[in-house]
Amino acid sequence: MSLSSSSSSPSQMYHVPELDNNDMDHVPDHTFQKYTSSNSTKRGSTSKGTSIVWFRNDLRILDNEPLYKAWLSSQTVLPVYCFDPRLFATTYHFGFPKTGVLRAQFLLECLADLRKNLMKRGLNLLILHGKPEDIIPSLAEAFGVHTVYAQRETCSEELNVERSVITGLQQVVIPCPEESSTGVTHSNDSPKLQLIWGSTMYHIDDLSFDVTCLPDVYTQFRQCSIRTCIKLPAFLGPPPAVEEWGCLPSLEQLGLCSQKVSKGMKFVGGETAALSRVYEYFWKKDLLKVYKETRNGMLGSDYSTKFSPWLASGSLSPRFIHEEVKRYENERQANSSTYWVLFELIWRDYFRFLSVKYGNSLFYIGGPRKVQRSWSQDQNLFESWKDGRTGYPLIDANMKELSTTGFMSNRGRQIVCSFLVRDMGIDWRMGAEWFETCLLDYDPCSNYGNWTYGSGVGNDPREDRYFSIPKQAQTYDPEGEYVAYWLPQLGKIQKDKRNFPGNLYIPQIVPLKFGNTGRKDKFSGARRANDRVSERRWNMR
Ligand SMILES: Cc1cc2nc3c(=O)[nH]c(=O)nc-3n(C[C@H](O)[C@H](O)[C@H](O)COP(=O)(O)OP(=O)(O)OC[C@H]3O[C@@H](n4cnc5c(N)ncnc54)[C@H](O)[C@@H]3O)c2cc1C
Repeated sequence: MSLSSSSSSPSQMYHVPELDNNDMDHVPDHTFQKYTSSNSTKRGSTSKGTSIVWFRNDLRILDNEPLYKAWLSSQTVLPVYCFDPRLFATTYHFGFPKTGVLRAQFLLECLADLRKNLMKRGLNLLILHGKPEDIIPSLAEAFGVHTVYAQRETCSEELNVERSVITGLQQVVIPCPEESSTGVTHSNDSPKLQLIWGSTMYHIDDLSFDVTCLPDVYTQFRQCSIRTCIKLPAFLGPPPAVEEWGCLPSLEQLGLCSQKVSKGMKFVGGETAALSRVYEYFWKKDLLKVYKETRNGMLGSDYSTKFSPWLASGSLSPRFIHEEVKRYENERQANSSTYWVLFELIWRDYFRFLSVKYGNSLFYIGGPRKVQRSWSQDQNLFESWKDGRTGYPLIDANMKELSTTGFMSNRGRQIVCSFLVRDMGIDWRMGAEWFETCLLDYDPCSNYGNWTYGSGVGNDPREDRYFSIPKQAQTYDPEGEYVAYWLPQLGKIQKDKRNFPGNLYIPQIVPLKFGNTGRKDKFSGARRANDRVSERRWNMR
């Protein structure tokens, strides 16, 4: 993974070393070997024909059950990825780009890495452009495929695609190979889509209750056994004869303009970089032992794991992280930090299961509880938030980080969410859709789950928290380092001995009506206090 920081002051305070190439090469190979089954002759005796692995948000080899099942049940495996144009269209309500340029770049890196790793195992990745419901059935027909394996998704857009693929496959008729070759009986069949659960640490089938009975309070959830990672054989080939495996598109072909990450953390997509990050965070830098104390940080690469972009694309298996935590506990130490990383991963599972329980209501303005509240959709206010020019250093710094890197800390996300919905009174879905555009780790369940919580319309009525911006700044950025890193113009003003923050920091937003939150007074109070905090901080320099 490469991490970069700007050369101009005050970026020195954000010094993050680059992971050297030896680590990049060594760690994954070692890990891959550990998770490679030595018994590669175990392919089922009933395996037949060709099967397709339709890669979606499971862009990895390690612990990939659809890939394993496809290999087990067929003579040849055809791995496919479809560049679905709908992923590069616009968001549902507010027309933002559905996939921002940084996540698109991350995705391209994931796919390049997946192809490389598949080739190491004797396969390849067929890359095609179009809707899966058009591509998958015609491939199934062309290759006489009996089964298409894919990871199961839970949200409506993905479920609609699954349904369309199933309908498309039903139109395809594949002659049954054994019977047609004997010529005795001839039966025809349509290829099946086999969807496999694989995105969470807890398997949905291992929950001790039906997912529709998921508790609405997170602390009442948890306690479930975790399956071990699936080992795949070293050799998965040979692939079927394919004339042209297809190229990765450029960003321009996806309708996007490339954007360099000029400062902050630069994430590299793909399983290789994901495994390197696990190695770096757990073993090389030994950061796992202090995770609980550092996890609320905002500045730098090391305060939290930063696993989320790889988890969201499926380049990293949560069960693999679980196994590494357990290994760490055996080989180094078990403490509240090792417990807490798994606790956070269970939050991620919880939001995924909630999406099954609550379906589309996760995306509705009233959320799962159908809360009646009026929201503003004021464009000026929203844009000041989105572009990081509200006048509140902590908010603006976080929003700048998001647009520059595609990442924001969990602390930052909670703060900017609270500010948008409670101080500005803006429709929470505008914030959620903007996050959908920008986040490298965008995942509908975690994103909309957290936004419904943050805006008080989530399933748990007790989760209705207001974040006081000055208090958050004092607690989590007491020296103003984070703000200074992302808003260096404040530092320049200080140097010019101009009156900070008065000149630049006249809040550019005009408070509208905050009747819906009932927090009008708090807002103006918060603004004054925030300015005072900033002033004090800057005078200290
Ligand atoms: C408004 C809002 C929107 C969010 N949108 C997303 C999103 O689209 N995708 C996403 O992965 N996370 C989302 N989160 C959750 C959380 O902010 C990120 O998962 C976390 O910041 C990622 O950094 P990390 O990997 O260093 O986390 P760590 O602190 O190292 O945690 C380890 C892992 O636990 C999981 N996790 C931690 N906190 C949460 C949480 N609150 N909800 C769900 N999973 C969690 C993540 O997979 C994370 O990688 C959102 C949070 C908020 C408040």
